[in-house]
Amino acid sequence: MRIAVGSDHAGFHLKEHVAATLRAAGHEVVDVGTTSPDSVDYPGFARDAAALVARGEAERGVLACGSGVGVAIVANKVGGIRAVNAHDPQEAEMSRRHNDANVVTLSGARLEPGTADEIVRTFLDTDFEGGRHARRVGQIADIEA
Ligand SMILES: O=P(O)(O)OC[C@H]1O[C@@H](O)[C@H](O)[C@@H]1O
Repeated sequence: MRIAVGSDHAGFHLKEHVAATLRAAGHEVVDVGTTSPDSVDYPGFARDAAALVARGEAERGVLACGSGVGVAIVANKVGGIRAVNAHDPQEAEMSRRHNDANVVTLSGARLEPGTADEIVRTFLDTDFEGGRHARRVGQIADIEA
């Protein structure tokens, strides 16, 4: 799978870890930055990664900041993006099964690297259930339009 990743300084180390795990698993990673732990502002990085997903240039996105909240807010402002700030694999699973989420966001301050790997693996491996959930996702798209 082609995965867009991005972070600010507070998510940098977790983003680097997750990107390495994804590459080791055979995924293609498109890293929009940041490239160091130096302080930066998260909105541009979150926008750039989300835009790759929205344009179909990446199948999914993984974003990290201190809390995971800032990057989620930004990603959800990009048309076609359904981003979830996941704290555990169960949230990642349900966001895929019911919401067809296409971006997962992570807390660099609170998540252990192994937990983040589990969240991302679950996010990538879980299919959307469709059915009544497709109707609801369609209504989200209508609101967005
Ligand atoms: O490191 P500072 O700038 O204090 O805080 C940045 C973090 O605070 C929140 O907005 C975001 O999670 C962002 O990553």
